[in-house]
Parts: sequence; structure tokens; C-alpha cells
Amino acid sequence: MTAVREIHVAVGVIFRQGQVLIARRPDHVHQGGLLEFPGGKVETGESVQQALVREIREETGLRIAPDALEPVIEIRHDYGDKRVFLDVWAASSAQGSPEGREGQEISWLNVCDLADADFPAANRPIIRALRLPRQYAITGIAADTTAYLRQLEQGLRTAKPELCLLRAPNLSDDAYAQLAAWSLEACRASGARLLLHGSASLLEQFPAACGLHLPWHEARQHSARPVPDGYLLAVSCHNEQEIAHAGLLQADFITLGPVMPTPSHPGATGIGWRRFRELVAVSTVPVFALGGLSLKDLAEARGAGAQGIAGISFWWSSV
Ligand SMILES: Nc1nc2c([nH]c(=O)n2[C@H]2C[C@H](O)[C@@H](COP(=O)(O)OP(=O)(O)OP(=O)(O)O)O2)c(=O)[nH]1
Ligand SMILES: [Mg+2]
Repeated sequence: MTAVREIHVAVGVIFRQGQVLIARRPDHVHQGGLLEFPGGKVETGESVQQALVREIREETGLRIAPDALEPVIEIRHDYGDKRVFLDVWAASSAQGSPEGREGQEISWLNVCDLADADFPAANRPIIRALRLPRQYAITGIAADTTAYLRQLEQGLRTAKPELCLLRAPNLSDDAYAQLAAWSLEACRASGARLLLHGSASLLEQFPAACGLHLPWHEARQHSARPVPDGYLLAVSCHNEQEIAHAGLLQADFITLGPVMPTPSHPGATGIGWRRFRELVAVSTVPVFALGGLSLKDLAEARGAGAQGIAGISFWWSSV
């Protein structure tokens, strides 16, 4: 049997005033009746940007400039009857008023109102990516609890991270729980979302947390998503097999690294950007680059297909 050819699809997330343009696929086509981001197949000889400009024009009448496109995520998905490579780009300055030029219904929706079940299955990670920021701020060490809380509040105030992880692997469960209670309060007050790090039972103890980040030794013990969809689920991954497992668990995102050598994992050499890019390509969920990175590395990370960068040093001063 010959393998089914993968279809390269240019997908456009068009933003206007905080909303995104959504169309309904005609009933008779593949994945018909479901909602979609406008776009279509990349034709021979076209770049993905050229294809997107053309498809958006044909389907909606909107004009977008190819150099205003920003990469969002790349997704490979096998529908059984079709294999697609969704090459997803965002545009925030489309010209004109959109119309469904192929007779399709179109509308502007808020990202928080996009429901997985209304879209083709391959779209789940696109929706996840649109809800995630470019930085994932991980707590570092501090001399004692007072210093930790002072550092957390200072980091929240100055770097204003939207998404944080309370990582303190050397603490006892009780000490971690105490820090979690305080940190949740500090994050709530500053509008940041906080994930807790450890086992799934943490969310039963702290239902007000925004999600759970599983270290690999916890993730490997699960064979299905251990938290409800309303929470974020993150997994620490280091290789292809772990990335596949995170996909199976329907993680909302993963961290992957260390990309560069880092003081928090002494002895581990970085995988480097080339290997990082190869591993991102096999992930079916958004990926944050982790390990020895600073904000200067964000462009490199995004160029390698990452959602953004994760780390300690860009928001946490060392003691
Ligand atoms: N445009 C678009 N296609 C998607 C999304 N999600 C998803 O799985 N797909 C799949 C469905 C199709 O198999 C493929 C895109 O095909 P398409 O029907 O848009 O292609 P096209 O505009 O070139 O249409 P046609 O000229 O071949 O009729 O990608 C999405 O959000 N937007
Ligand atoms: Mg199309």
C-alpha cells in the first residue's frame, strides 16, 4: 500500500480588535460543516505566505501583506482519509471587510470562545497556541520563604508574566503546598495564570490553580489526560518519545530542553537549536524552549517553531 501524500495547507489566523476570523467549511468538503480558519492548499511553486495571501483573498476578499505574517504553529495530523500539514500564520493587519466569497458563513470570534468540538481535530493545538503567551515564567530558588515571596512579587510586578510555574522540586510536600497557597494569591492579584508542578493530586488540593505541569517522571505514569479540559496541562519533555507521550496525554503545551547548558540542570549539555527544531516538528502540541535562554533568544525559538521561551533568569533574580 502506498503512503497517503501529506497535503501542505496554509492556514490564516486573522486578528481584528482582539477577535479572529472564522469560517464554516461547506458541508460537502473534507471536514465539512465544521468551523475553520480560512486558508487552503499550497500550490506547486508557491511559498506558504504566497498561498495564504491568495487563499485569504479568494475566500474572504481580505488583502494581507506577506511580510505582516507571523508564524503560529505547524501541525501534522492524520485524518485516516487524509494527511495534512497545517502551516499556521497570524495576520493582524488585513485590509478590507471580509465576506464569504465561496458562500461560506464567516464571523469574528473571541479566542476564548473557540470550542474544540466545533473545529476539525487538527485544530486543537492551534486554539491552544492562540491562548498561550510567548513566555512561560518559572520560579527559581530563594534563600528562604520570605525571600521567595519577595522575589515572586517583584517578578510579577516588573516582568508582568502572564503564565507562571511554581517549580520547587527540593521542597517537602507541605512546604510546597504552603508556597502554592501564597503564590496563587500573588498571581491572582497580578492577573497571572499559575501552574503547579508535581502530581495530578495538586489540582484537587488547589482547584484555583490554572493548571498542572507534570515533570516527566509523573507524566510517564499516565496513559490519558489526568486533568479536566478547563485546566492547562503541561509536560516537561526532553526527547521524541516523551513528546509523543505528551501528545497522547493531550497536553496543552510542553517544555523542551535544555536547549543550552543551564545552571539549574548542571551536567546536562544543551540539545542546540537544530535538534530543537527537529523535535518541535514532531510535536502535536505547542512547545516552549527551555534551558539557558534569555529574552534575546525568543526570535530564534519562534523561528524554530516554538510557541516561545520558558525559563527562570528572564524574570527571577538569583539569590
Ligand atoms: N483552511 C483550513 N483547513 C483546515 C483547517 N483545519 C483542518 O484540519 N484543515 C484541513 C481540512 C482540509 O483537509 C485541508 C484544507 O483544505 P481546504 O479545503 O481549505 O483547501 P482549499 O481551500 O485549497 O480548497 P479546494 O480549492 O481544494 O476546494 O486542511 C483549518 O482551520 N483551516
Ligand atoms: Mg480553504
